[in-house]
Amino acid sequence: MFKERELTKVEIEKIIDLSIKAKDYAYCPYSKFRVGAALLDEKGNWYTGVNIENASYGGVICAERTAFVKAISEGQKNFVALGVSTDVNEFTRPCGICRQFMIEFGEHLPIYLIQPDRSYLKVILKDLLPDHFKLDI
Ligand SMILES: O=c1ccn([C@H]2C[C@H](O)[C@@H](CO)O2)c(=O)[nH]1
Ligand SMILES: [Zn+2]
Repeated sequence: MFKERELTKVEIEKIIDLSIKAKDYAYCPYSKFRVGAALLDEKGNWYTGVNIENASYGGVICAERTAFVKAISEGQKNFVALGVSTDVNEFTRPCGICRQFMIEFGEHLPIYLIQPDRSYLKVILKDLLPDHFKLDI
């Protein structure tokens, strides 16, 4: 689950650095739209992610989910913040699939939407996906 705390100034610089740098590894020959993500867990571990496309278009995985999959598959489920970076001069929001995927691990997760000039907008996941689907079992 989400561990609520503010990022330090150093962590904000790092989430910007890592998510921008991660874009270099994006595999997006079809859309040419590079996305990089950086995810910080409660223990101070950082996980980066990129979008990975496929000739079978439905197989595309976004940068956000790549980062989450890396962390969760290594035993981390408690996250502090996510950064998302693209090459366009706008604050690109995570897609609907990623919103639903991520909210499972904490609806208060802060997401830093980062532009190429390093400016950012912080949004909270639940504000991007109000009244989300949950399974009460
Ligand atoms: O938040 C987003 C939005 C899109 N993409 C990817 C999916 C696809 O590879 C490309 C264009 O949609 O961008 C992400 O990784 N994250
Ligand atoms: Zn997505």
